[in-house]
Amino acid sequence: MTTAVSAPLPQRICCIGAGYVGGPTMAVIADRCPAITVTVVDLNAARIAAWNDPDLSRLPVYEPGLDQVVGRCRGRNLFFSTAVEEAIAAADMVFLSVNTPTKTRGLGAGQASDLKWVEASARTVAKAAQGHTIVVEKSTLPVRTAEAVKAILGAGVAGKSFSVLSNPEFLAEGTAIGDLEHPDRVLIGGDDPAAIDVLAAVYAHWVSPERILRTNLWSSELSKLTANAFLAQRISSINGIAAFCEATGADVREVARAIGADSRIGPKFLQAGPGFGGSCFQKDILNLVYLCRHYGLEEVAAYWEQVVRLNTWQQHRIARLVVTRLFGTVTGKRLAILGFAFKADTNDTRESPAIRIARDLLEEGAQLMIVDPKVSERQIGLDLGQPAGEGEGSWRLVASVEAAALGADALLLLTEWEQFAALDWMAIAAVMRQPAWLFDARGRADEAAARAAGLNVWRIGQG
Ligand SMILES: NC(=O)c1ccc[n+]([C@@H]2O[C@H](COP(=O)([O-])OP(=O)(O)OC[C@H]3O[C@@H](n4cnc5c(N)ncnc54)[C@H](O)[C@@H]3O)[C@@H](O)[C@H]2O)c1
Ligand SMILES: O=c1ccn([C@@H]2O[C@H](COP(=O)(O)OP(=O)(O)O[C@H]3O[C@H](CO)[C@@H](O)[C@H](O)[C@H]3O)[C@@H](O)[C@H]2O)c(=O)[nH]1
Repeated sequence: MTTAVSAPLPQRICCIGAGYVGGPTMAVIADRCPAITVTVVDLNAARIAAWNDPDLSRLPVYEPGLDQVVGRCRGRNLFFSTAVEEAIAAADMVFLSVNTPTKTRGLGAGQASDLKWVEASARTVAKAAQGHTIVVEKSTLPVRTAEAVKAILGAGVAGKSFSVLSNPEFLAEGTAIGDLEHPDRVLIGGDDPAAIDVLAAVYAHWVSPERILRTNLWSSELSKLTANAFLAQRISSINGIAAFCEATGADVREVARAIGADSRIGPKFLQAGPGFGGSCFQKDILNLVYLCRHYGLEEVAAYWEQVVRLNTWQQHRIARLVVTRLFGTVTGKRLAILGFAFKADTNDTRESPAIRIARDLLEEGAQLMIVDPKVSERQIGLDLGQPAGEGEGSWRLVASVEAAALGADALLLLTEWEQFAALDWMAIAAVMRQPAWLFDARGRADEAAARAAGLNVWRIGQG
């Protein structure tokens, strides 16, 4: 399955989709392969303008280290453009890195992936490409999507030819640059060995050959869904055990340490929390569930579906227990929300557990004072379905934890931003309304200091 590489490099790469994956992935390819000209294209002109912003702190994606990589390559061999067809025509390799969210209507609504952006971009490639083009699926796709991509490309004009590869991306947000520069593995699926060699030669600039895995197309597509399903399953497993710990007097941190020491289980991805968020886990598992049902595998579908159900339950559970501890009502009460991004070190809020928890508390009439170092007020308004405001059932974005705590009955730690780990609990407790609570859904706060400052503390998974 591994590969040694000596194939020619592509000269020009075009990536369709300048999002969280397309932008950082292409920046790292351009950085590591100065001989290749990489153009990232998108229909979203505002996003492309932000990628071209001379002020590198204003790139549309926040990732530690990304500004430096873009700073080194942009204008040299890395370009961002809205001229989609022009960039495709010039390229000998085209990556499809467009969004593949869950369908919201029609057949498979709520579970199947919406492939309209993949289809549209494949059609544009069919129209604009010249000569022979290697088309690389970078988006996460249902197994056997390459069949559809090939059919669309195959219907093009004579004189053009295509090879289709699957090359799913495993980066996690917040650590994208490190993940891209030092990947556990690069996966390339395909049935054209020469095309696989060309793509492998790109990665071979910085990834050792034994980490470049070759499979058939369908194994590659399915490995991506499976990896995410396994990772998310670990989180739902530990979150379920966290609730059990709370009921029985055990402590999930101790349980996680004890089971993680077993080398067959391993210590990673055992951090109990408010449930997994992010644009991928839920969407990819639901897609797996949909496909299993499509192939008549009801028991397999139900098994994976439970991972998502438990995750949703965990988010509602946390909102419910906040209300219960605050004497059964939060109507008109101020609650400080520490963190809105789905994890630390990203400005991404897609499927963030903070959204469901905040919505539940707004429904109960709470006044939420939200603090997050990277998420904008506009984005929170979109996520919560209402603009910032005052009074019962309202929210505001504030600049500091101290400002959020002013007059609040409770703080909810929902994102594990580094700055929330070392707060001045004496100063915070002094401005809160007593009796005051810290609900630490990430298990990251200095619990002893918070208690010493007079706060009641609830920590995830602590019995
Ligand atoms: N976000 C992650 O951490 C991550 C990690 C691994 C894999 N993935 C997968 O990668 C894919 C992209 O994810 P993302 O987070 O970068 O999405 P995104 O929404 O941030 O970016 C997708 C971009 O594609 C553009 N686009 C859509 N159709 C287009 C078209 N026809 N022509 C030109 N541009 C078009 C959109 O305008 C958008 O800017 C998804 O399939 C996702 O599941 C995401
Ligand atoms: O022990 C853990 C680990 C993670 N999380 C949460 O799980 C979610 C996802 O975290 P993470 O996987 O680190 O970030 P993503 O950017 O969503 O990355 C996942 O999804 C990507 C998109 O498919 C894949 O490429 C990555 O390999 C996969 O880790 C976040 O809400 C985390 O807070 C926990 O609650 N406990």
